[in-house]
Formats: sequence, C-alpha cells, structure tokens
Amino acid sequence: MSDVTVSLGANKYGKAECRLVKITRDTARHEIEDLNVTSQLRGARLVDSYLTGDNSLVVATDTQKNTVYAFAREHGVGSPEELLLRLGDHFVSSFDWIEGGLWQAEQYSWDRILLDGLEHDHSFVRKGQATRLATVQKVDGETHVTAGLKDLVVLKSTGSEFRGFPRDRYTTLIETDDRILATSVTGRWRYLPEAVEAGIDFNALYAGVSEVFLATFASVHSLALQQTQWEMGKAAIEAFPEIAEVKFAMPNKHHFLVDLAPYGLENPNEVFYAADRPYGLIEGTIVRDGVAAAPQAWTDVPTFV
Ligand SMILES: O=c1[nH]c(=O)c2[nH]c(=O)[nH]c2[nH]1
Repeated sequence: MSDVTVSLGANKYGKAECRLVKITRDTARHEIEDLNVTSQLRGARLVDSYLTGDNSLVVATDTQKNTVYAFAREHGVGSPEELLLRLGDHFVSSFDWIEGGLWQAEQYSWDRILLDGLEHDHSFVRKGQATRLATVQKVDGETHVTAGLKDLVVLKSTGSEFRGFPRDRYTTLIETDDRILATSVTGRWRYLPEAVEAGIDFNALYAGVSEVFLATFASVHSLALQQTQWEMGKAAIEAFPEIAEVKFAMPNKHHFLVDLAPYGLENPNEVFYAADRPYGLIEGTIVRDGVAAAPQAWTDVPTFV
C-alpha cells in the first residue's frame, strides 16, 4: 500500500466562452452587443463533485450557459460588467453553497456600415480595434470588478529612443534616439469597491480609459516601453478616481531597420523588418497610493504580473 495521500486544491468550474450576440430591436435602428462570456463557480461543498462524483450540488455548466442567454433577454446587457455582476449575484444568492466565482467577458465592437454616407440601421462591420475585457470576482463575500482591453495595436514611427542600457560581451544592440515603438496593449484596471458600490458608468469609463491610453502613448516621448507603460497607467489613474490600479502586458513589437547598402541604397529610417518573435515582454502594475491591495481580485484572471 502506498502511503501517499493527496487532497484537492483550488478549483472552480463552469461554462467557458458563451458567445452571446444581443440585438436590441425596439426600433428599425438596431443595436448590437457581441460578447464572449465565461461563468465559473466556487464553493467548499463542491469538493465531493471532484472526490466522489456526487453531483447533488453541481449547478450544471449547461445551466450556467443557459442563464447567460436568459439574462441577456430578461435584463439586457448594457455593459459587460453589469451583465457579470447580475450573473454573479444570481448564482451566489440562488444556491447557498455557491460561495463565489469568476465571471469573465470579452466584448467585440461593431461599427455601422455607411451606405451613401449614412449609417445603416442594421448592417455592421467589425471594428479592428481592441477587444474589451471585464471580470467580476466574488470571493470571501467581496465583489471585485476589473475592466480592460487587449489587442490594442499601436505604433509610433518616431518619438521613441532606447539608450543608456548596460553592455556586456553579449550586448550587440545599438543605442538609438529614433526608432519605431510598437506594441499590442493588454491592460486591465481594477475599480475601487466603493466606486462600484456607488455605481459606475462602465461604458463611459471604458471609452475614457482607452482614450487616455492612446493619447498618452502618442504624446509621451518614449525613453523605453517600460516608461511609456508607466505613463499610460499613471495617466489613467490620475484621470479617473474610480480606478485603484492598472496592470499591463506589452510585447515590444520590434521593427528592425533593413540594411539596404548591398543594393546601393540608403535607409534613413524608412524600411523596416517587422519581426514577430522573439519580442520584448514588458509587464507592470501601476497602483494608486493609499488604496488597499486586493490580490483576490486577480485570482485566476488570465494576465501577468
Ligand atoms: O523599450 C525597450 N525596453 C527594453 O527593456 C529593451 N530591451 C531591448 O533590447 N530593447 C528594448 N526596448
């Protein structure tokens, strides 16, 4: 007989990636909300579903999925954060053994197709810009809301340098005072619990933070992607009192100047090779001074740092 013993560690379960498209069609001018929603539940008493296959407390993942669609019909979406808060409250209040969970959403944006210069009522084209992110975390009786974005691809063709780094026998990188800076921003920010309690216009905040990120990227003269990232997070926290902290992951999408000398040509920062890998990976958290840290808000949230 083996004397090895094992026990069950952290767990949660639910339905991942419920693709939800909600059309609001009260008038001829339709509205579209396009989301990818994941619902997962936690609770100490769920342990038996893992250990013995006792399903008596398992709110089926199929039920969780159905609830997502039913809630879209019954309550609308409004914002991904509000949808997730409704789902979280529902599961925790309807089933007394469900202690918490993690609800996540991505939202894809659409523009109206222009027809003869006019916005079409019910034909849309997917926006190439960022995917919106939202999470609601319920843990230990507390509710945490984060918002964010991913795949916000930005580039500046000047106004970026990288100099002054240490050199050793393996360093070949040439210092530059004029390079391309490009990245695909993943950023998530946590709302102060008291601001969530008081009521947040999540859609307005999302638009505002996205705008601040872009404006800061454009206006800051970059000494390194690290410094640009810091300035972006700092600007968002300064602009919006609802935000407690911002986390970023930014790949440095390197653009290497192509040597055109073999063809008898100069290359005054005009022709670049856009490498896809390897890439620098710059991650950081920017925190408002004086706010309580909330590591639980980030449990199992797929990010970084
Ligand atoms: O903005 C940058 N940060 C770095 O840390 C780094 N390292 C590197 O090789 N290039 C760059 N660029």
